[in-house]
Amino acid sequence: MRCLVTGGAGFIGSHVTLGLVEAGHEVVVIDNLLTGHEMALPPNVKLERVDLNNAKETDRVLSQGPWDVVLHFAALSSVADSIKHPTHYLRANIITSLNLIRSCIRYNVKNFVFSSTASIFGGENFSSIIPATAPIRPSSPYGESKFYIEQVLKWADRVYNMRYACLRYFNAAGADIEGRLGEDHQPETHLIPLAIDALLGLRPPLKLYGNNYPTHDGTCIRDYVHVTDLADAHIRVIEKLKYGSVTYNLGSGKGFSNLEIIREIERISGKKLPWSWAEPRPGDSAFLVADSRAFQSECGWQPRNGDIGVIIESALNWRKNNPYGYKTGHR
Ligand SMILES: NC(=O)c1ccc[n+]([C@@H]2O[C@H](COP(=O)([O-])OP(=O)(O)OC[C@H]3O[C@@H](n4cnc5c(N)ncnc54)[C@H](O)[C@@H]3O)[C@@H](O)[C@H]2O)c1
Ligand SMILES: O=c1ccn([C@@H]2O[C@H](COP(=O)(O)OP(=O)(O)O[C@H]3O[C@H](CO)[C@H](O)[C@H](O)[C@H]3O)[C@@H](O)[C@H]2O)c(=O)[nH]1
Repeated sequence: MRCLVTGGAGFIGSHVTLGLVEAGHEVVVIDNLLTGHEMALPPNVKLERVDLNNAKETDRVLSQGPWDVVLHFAALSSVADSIKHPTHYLRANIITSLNLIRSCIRYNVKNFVFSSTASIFGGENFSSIIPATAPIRPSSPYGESKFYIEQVLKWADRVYNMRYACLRYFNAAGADIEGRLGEDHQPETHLIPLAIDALLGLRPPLKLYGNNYPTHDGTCIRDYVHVTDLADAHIRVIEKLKYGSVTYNLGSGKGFSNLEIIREIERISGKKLPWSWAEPRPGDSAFLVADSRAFQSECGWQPRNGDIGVIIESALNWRKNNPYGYKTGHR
């Protein structure tokens, strides 16, 4: 297949790009390198350094088709940041996606895979695993922007027959098991990489946001899914698109509280992790755990690295070997 991957230099996009290349597909990446790294791309992947806000440039890349599938990862993706800057976030995620979808329609793309999110569910009203059919109640402008694009894709299918897969990931984490890729966000906002950096003395002690949520230990519960399992999920869902558009929730189905993550990191490393309590972070949902059974049975997906120990160990190994992230080089 010829695949166009937006945000392919980012954390999830780079792992999916590697998976596609290893499966024998040709990949071109669109990325403006806002949070991504050229070093994260395999050597035989062409990078189009384009900002998706630029409709003309986006059109130029799409015109280099035919494309068998477009996978769209590029976005701004911090829940808390989106509450601080709602119009900026809504504008950035919606305009870029609309530019891309319009170009896809213009150049007759028939298969589109979209990175949606658990954040569309809010999470205040759940205490058990969340299926894709659960009520949509975004708790942040970020979640709202993603749900809006899900609706745009529904109309692109109805009017132009562009099939789509909306994959609503829960919390992506971990790193390539062979240590070739990892998570390197500037700034970093995610719990596991920040906790690992605190453990390794690369950052100040971790701040744990909130201890009064309606959960068993008062801290938020999340479902961590290994980034390589997500890569496998994307390759499987492309096959599924032959039969029509789909929307799935994607996670491991197991929830871990923030305190449990700290304990796991301490158990695996055998070291004490320095941390302290801090005020709750605006926009955070108490409970987000996926019911991915529909995806598992319909696409034959089984998380191979789903164990939280494997997720943390792979992230820890990558950071130990790359304390400065991609600055130390790869490609
Ligand atoms: N990380 C998670 O846990 C998680 C969970 C659910 C959904 N998602 C979604 O998955 C996708 C990937 O997330 P990630 O963690 O890999 O993020 P990331 O920040 O690592 O990757 C995003 C990539 O998109 C690029 N990009 C951003 N804006 C762009 C623009 N205007 N034009 C071109 N390129 C642009 C960035 O440079 C970066 O390489 C996002 O859409 C995110 O909302 C992530
Ligand atoms: O320094 C930190 C960082 C995070 N947390 C807590 O750890 C939990 C997880 O936070 P992350 O920032 O790691 O992840 P989020 O759940 O906020 O968001 C992630 O997963 C979502 C889906 O669940 C989104 O799609 C989003 O893009 C992605 O960043 C939250 O309770 C957060 O408050 C801390 O206590 N301290």
